[in-house]
Amino acid sequence: MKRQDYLSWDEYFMGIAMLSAQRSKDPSTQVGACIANHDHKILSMGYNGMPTGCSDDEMCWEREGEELQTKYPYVCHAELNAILNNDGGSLKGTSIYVTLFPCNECAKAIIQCGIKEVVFMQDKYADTAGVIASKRMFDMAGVAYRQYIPTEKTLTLTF
Ligand SMILES: Nc1nc(=O)n([C@H]2C[C@H](O)[C@@H](COP(=O)(O)O)O2)cc1CO
Ligand SMILES: [Zn+2]
Repeated sequence: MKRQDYLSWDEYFMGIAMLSAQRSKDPSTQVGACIANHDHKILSMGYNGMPTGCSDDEMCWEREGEELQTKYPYVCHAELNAILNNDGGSLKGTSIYVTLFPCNECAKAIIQCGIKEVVFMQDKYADTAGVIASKRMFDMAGVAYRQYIPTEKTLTLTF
């Protein structure tokens, strides 16, 4: 009889997003994203970090203070990185698994590259204008979004 406790597709793709988030240097919020197509093939992944060539050690990771001394104008979001990390092929009709609901800027990129479904884990910024705008655009553009349903399965990775 086959193994019963294997990962479901949702667990697998969200698990990859969660693992990707562990690469983030952001001290407060680590976000991961994984893009998969209808054939259950993973096309790309990403996490929030500074643009290539902008040193993680030299950039600021602050949340508050003078704007140019915070991370916000510089950091590249997990979803945008996943879209940009994709190696050339089309993302039309794919699903993006994200550990945090996309902001309005990433929502625009998600829509424009033809991603059709967003599966998210947390939605801690649901009350912000950015996320409200994201949902408004997803609704208008026909991008479905659903919250990942936790299965309480625990996986221990020993590196
Ligand atoms: N969907 C998202 N994807 C992301 O990659 N991010 C990144 C940008 C920052 O590096 C961090 C949020 O920092 P904070 O404001 O929670 O300290 O997460 C943020 C959001 C929220 O919209
Ligand atoms: Zn974003």
